[in-house]
Amino acid sequence: MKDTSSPMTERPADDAVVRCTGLARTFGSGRAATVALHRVSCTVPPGARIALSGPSGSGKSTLLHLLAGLDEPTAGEISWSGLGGPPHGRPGTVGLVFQGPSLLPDLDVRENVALPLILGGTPEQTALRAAGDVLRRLQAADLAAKLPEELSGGQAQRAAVARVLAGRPALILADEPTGQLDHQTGDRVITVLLNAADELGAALVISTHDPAVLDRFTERWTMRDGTLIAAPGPGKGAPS
Ligand SMILES: Nc1ncnc2c1ncn2[C@@H]1O[C@H](COP(=O)(O)OP(=O)(O)OP(=O)(O)O)[C@@H](O)[C@H]1O
Repeated sequence: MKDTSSPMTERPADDAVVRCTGLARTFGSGRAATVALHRVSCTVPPGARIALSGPSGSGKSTLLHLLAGLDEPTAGEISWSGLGGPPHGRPGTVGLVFQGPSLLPDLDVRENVALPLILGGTPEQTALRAAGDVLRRLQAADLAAKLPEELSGGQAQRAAVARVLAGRPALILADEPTGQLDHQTGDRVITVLLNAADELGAALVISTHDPAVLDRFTERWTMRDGTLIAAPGPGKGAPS
């Protein structure tokens, strides 16, 4: 089968936040097997802004989960050499934003944002202060004392983004973060993500079905039936 990923693999080896080669992921086995990904190779350069689109079931979430180190490929390799992480497993400097609610219901927003830092060994008061700072930077300080059940969808997503930012990731992966939001709220969440990635100097890869979200990204990848193809964005032409 033709490797469709060559436009995204021509960068030098030391210029990648994450690189994957020949990735495959099959769920189940025998006649029940689903090939979610096959022969996907990609490179995410530092500071990249990439939108990943494609039909439902084409493999977007599967790819993001593999790039996040949350799942293991059936074949192929992933390296996070640009993040200085361990050779195996997800480096701590990857931040993930999901589509649905992801906040712990019994913690207020500030505690939710602080939690990954606390779990990573930061003293609680320091982590809570850092969480408050991030919420202020996202103009979400008014949410700090609220419980997740008191938040709108857009507010909950801003809190989820704040939680990711508190960890100061060098790579942010967002799986349809606006999928449950109306257009205007979704647009605001994308602005927050883009500004946050700028502030951190992080690479951002986001999957979306929304053409309005796609329009905000100059580099686009498209998935079809478990393979990845590069598509030119409006500003840059084909990825180099
Ligand atoms: N845990 C799983 N077990 C079995 N099959 C799975 C699993 N996760 C994904 N799949 C299958 O892998 C394929 C790719 O799914 P994936 O969720 O990656 O697609 P997607 O492009 O993200 O879809 P959507 O846009 O609807 O979120 C689909 O056929 C799906 O049913």
